[in-house]
Amino acid sequence: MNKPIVVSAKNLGLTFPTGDGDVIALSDVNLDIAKGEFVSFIGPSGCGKTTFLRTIADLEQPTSGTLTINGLTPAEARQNRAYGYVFQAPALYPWRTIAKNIALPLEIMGHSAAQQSERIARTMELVNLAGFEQKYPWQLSGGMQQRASIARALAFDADLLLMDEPFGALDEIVRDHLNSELLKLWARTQKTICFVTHSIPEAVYLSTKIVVMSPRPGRVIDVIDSPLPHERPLDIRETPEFLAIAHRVREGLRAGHSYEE
Ligand SMILES: Nc1ncnc2c1ncn2[C@@H]1O[C@H](COP(=O)(O)OP(=O)(O)OP(=O)(O)O)[C@@H](O)[C@H]1O
Repeated sequence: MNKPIVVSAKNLGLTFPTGDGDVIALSDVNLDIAKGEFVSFIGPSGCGKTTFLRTIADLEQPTSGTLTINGLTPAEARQNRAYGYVFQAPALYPWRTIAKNIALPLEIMGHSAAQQSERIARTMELVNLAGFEQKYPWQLSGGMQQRASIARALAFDADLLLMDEPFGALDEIVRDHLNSELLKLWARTQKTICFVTHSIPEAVYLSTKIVVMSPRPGRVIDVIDSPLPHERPLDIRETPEFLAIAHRVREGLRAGHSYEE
């Protein structure tokens, strides 16, 4: 049975008019993301990865083509709270405890205090931060702060999670740990995840589908459906199957790279 399509881009284009002329951030992007997939977007700086996520989130408007989320326009999906968004930096309010940070969007949406506590407890548990509810962000490590940001994005319990390089600023050991935690969380929650990264091993380790992009204009140059099993111990990264996918991603990035600069 085919899984329903959550995100569908057809001939999607987005051009930013600037003082120096038009910047084509996305050009002719065609992509379907099915329910429950873990999709990574990889490519050099400026290839439109963030713009694509922001367009899904209705923070940017396409200039051509169509984009739907669960069959709805991005604006309708936004009203339906169809997704949670995790930014590059943790973006937690320093004057609020972790629990209060997670509660903020729920407060704004008018959830009752009881609903808020229940969601806070559940999401803190999901990201392995139970017990840290009353701490302030500065009392937590960078990795824990990023987990708290993920908890906040999960609090709405949306089926779609948009993650823009959430672990880019963390050291490799912490990142490895959070990668395997994220896979477990994905398996437990069955969410659809769109994940932006610059790291080939991270993209291959996490994804069921890898979207390789190239800049100027931002285009999709390869879409790789991963043959790796869903259960992935960290040492899967040393297997020939893993290295073969990493090789294909690297080749795609090399082919799309411009050496003009
Ligand atoms: N608001 C804007 N106005 C003008 N140009 C923009 C705007 N936002 C993004 N761009 C340009 O669009 C292109 C794509 O940017 P985007 O941030 O999506 O790239 P990216 O692949 O996410 O890069 P990075 O890996 O550095 O985050 C870049 O050339 C960028 O300079």
